Amino acid sequence: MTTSIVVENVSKTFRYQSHPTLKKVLQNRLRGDRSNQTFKALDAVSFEVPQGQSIGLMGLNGSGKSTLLKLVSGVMVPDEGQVLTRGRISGLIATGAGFHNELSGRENIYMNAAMLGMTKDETDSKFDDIASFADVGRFLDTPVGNYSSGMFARLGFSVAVHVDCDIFIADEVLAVGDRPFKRKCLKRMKEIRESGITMFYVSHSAGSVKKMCDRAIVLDKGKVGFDGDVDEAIKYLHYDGDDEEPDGEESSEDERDDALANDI
Ligand SMILES: Nc1ncnc2c1ncn2[C@@H]1O[C@H](COP(=O)(O)OP(=O)(O)OP(=O)(O)O)[C@@H](O)[C@H]1O
Repeated sequence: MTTSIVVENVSKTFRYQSHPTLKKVLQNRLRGDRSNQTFKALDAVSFEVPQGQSIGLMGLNGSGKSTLLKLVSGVMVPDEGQVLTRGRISGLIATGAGFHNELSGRENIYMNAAMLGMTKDETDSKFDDIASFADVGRFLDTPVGNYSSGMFARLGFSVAVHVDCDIFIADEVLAVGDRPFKRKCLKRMKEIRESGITMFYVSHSAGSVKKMCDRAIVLDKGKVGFDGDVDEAIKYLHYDGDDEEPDGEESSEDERDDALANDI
């Protein structure tokens, strides 16, 4: 089977964006202590994904999911290790990333599509489908700076799902948009999955990961805590050794998303 993604011993370190007092900075320098200025958002992460597999990426807030997706999509480079991908990548990583507020929805569709590797002819032929999926109505020809956050998300997602790609990345698509739009997104992602495209799907909704994915990777403070069966991953997240399960409790919003995924 062809390998689609290789993530090999990848680490990413960030600097705390704090504003310490001059006294604190001098104290740290005198002690030669730089450890509290940086932290590893990803720490020696390794895995491989065969073409066509659908991976659910799970983990608590701040565990490194979005950072990992940025490395896979090439938006960011790792400090250590390497990420190899095969083919064209599309998806929604940061809602509205690359949109220009002063340009209309129509102009941004062309701009965004070009950024995702589509030619003008390709975009021309898919334009009606993209506009109809986004369903922003008469706002298509108004500047996106005046869009609501949901409308922004619709436009970005709509372009992303119409790109012919080999790897599709979806970060928290259920976090934006209203229920009819979420339903439409899940349906479209199911089609993408069934068409043999490799999918990386981040969600806090266990039900939707169950529905959409063949395998789950759980990040735990920047490390791979679990990699394997989706049900086992959900158990890992819910029962991490404590008797209580504060981390695993799903919000009612996540539960509604689970129910929505089950309808698709
Ligand atoms: N550009 C950056 N500069 C500094 N710190 C960053 C940067 N990007 C992410 N981080 C930090 O890295 C850690 C991992 O963030 P990331 O967004 O990858 O987590 P996540 O698992 O996607 O979280 P969530 O579920 O809340 O979306 C967090 O502590 C975050 O504050």
